[in-house]
Amino acid sequence: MALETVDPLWLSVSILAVSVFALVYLKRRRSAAPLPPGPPGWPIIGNLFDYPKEDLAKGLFELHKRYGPLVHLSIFGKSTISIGSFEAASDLLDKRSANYSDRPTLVIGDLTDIYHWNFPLMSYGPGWRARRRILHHELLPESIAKYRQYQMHVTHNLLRNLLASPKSFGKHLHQTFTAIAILVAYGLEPQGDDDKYVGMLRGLSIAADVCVPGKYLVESLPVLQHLPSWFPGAGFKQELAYVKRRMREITTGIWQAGKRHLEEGAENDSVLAAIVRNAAQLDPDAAAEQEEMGLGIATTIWTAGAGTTESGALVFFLAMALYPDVQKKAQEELDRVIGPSRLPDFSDRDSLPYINALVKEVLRWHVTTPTSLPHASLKDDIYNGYRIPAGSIVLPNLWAFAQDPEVYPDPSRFNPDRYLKDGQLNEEVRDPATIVFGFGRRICPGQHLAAASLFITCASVLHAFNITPPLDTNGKPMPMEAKFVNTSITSDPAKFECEITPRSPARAALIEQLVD
Ligand code: HEM
Repeated sequence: MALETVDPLWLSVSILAVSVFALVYLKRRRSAAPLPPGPPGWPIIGNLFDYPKEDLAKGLFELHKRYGPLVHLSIFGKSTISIGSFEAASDLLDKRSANYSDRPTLVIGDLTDIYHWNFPLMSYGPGWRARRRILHHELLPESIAKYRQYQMHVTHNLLRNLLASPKSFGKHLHQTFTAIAILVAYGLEPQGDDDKYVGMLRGLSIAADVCVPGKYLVESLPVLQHLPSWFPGAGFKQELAYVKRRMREITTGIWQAGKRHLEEGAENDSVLAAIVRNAAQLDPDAAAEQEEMGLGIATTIWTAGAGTTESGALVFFLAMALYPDVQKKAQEELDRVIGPSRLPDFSDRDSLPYINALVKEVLRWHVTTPTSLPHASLKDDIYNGYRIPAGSIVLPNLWAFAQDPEVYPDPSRFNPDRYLKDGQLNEEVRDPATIVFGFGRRICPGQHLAAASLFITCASVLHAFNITPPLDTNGKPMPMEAKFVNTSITSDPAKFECEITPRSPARAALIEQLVD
């Protein structure tokens, strides 16, 4: 039969029928695939009791030992997929990132408008993309050179503070990374711990308080959000409306302070300055939109960047007190390359392979965000014969990847030498940065800034000071061990003490002579 003699209606119907059949067949085949293995669970609540409460990463890793690289848990019918191997995380979150770059939706997040200043929690879509693009540009390896002046200045303050009151090193580190974040974000320099900008940003912690899982029933029963505020039991709506107002006041207040500072002639290289300069080229509507995004982006630098880097610096102090041999090797390299008469700066970075390896080991030895920020999937997917339902929460176990003995032999030992070959960085060893900063389109945009801050902190502190375990009343070193405290997202060193002493009077004098 010649094609021109075929009835077009018949042809259309046939194509439609074949397509419908193919779709139904594919859908059946997809839903026929089993879910990844996991503990059996109970009716309705599912795996509520199997979900690790204390240490999420280690608890999930125990399940991986029993069930393999993908584990499925269901809680009230919602799927969570835990990923226990680096390869599976890379296959799903990097290679299929168009499907795995969403975040779980928080009803509380919508009610408090948390996303206007916290885009890491935002769903995958145009709003997230626009913010991400701006921040990504400001944090590219070639863009962050402009922040070195801030990092140097703040690190020199840290050295001065350590010299003056070494016992308060925790407080000094907190000030250091808060200051870097506020300078990079707003161009404002915080003046100590009771600084008004620091106080304002701390006010944002009310958001963390309302997001505590289980605090509000509306998170599990979203229909409650439609109750009018006066309805009995709907008092939470007024509470959340207050939080929304307060957060808007804080984020706008500090953004306006940064703008005033700039308008008063304080030219600076902050992200705020870049956004304001760019907005000045746009029409009024587009400029207003740009600034609305800007105030969230700037706040995010502090919320996502200050505590995480501070935690890395605490890990460094802890590791140095526990591993004197590593400290000695690092100091030998610093003495050889920099010499006794000056402090390190960024131009030394490429000449200090051991210090660079040490920073990598700081990031790997203790992972600050052990299960990353949760990703979420957009569509049904099949991986290695298993079905990953649309809307699953997906947790890559960064802690397990960083502790894999096949990749990092004797993983609990702090050993920068694992990254070195013939005195240079060995490209064949997996760089912990490919693990600890997450995956795919959601990968941490601040990773280069964080690594640079840790480099200058570690190099400067080790060039000037010795870090040793605390002494008892008889002046004898006390036993120390590495302990950590976990929240649902982060893991930080538990409070610890150590002795921090200048390596020599001449090194102390180098700090006293600093002029910035
Ligand atoms: C040692 C320090 C840091 C660590 C370990 C760290 C780790 C992470 C991780 C694991 C994620 C989640 C990635 C994913 O979802 O796959 C993340 C996201 C993020 N980080 Fe970092 N981070 C650090 C420092 C910073 C800094 C200094 C900044 C900003 C200046 C920053 C900004 C962000 C932002 C904005 C996101 C959300 C990205 C998105 O959702 O698109 N981080 N970080």
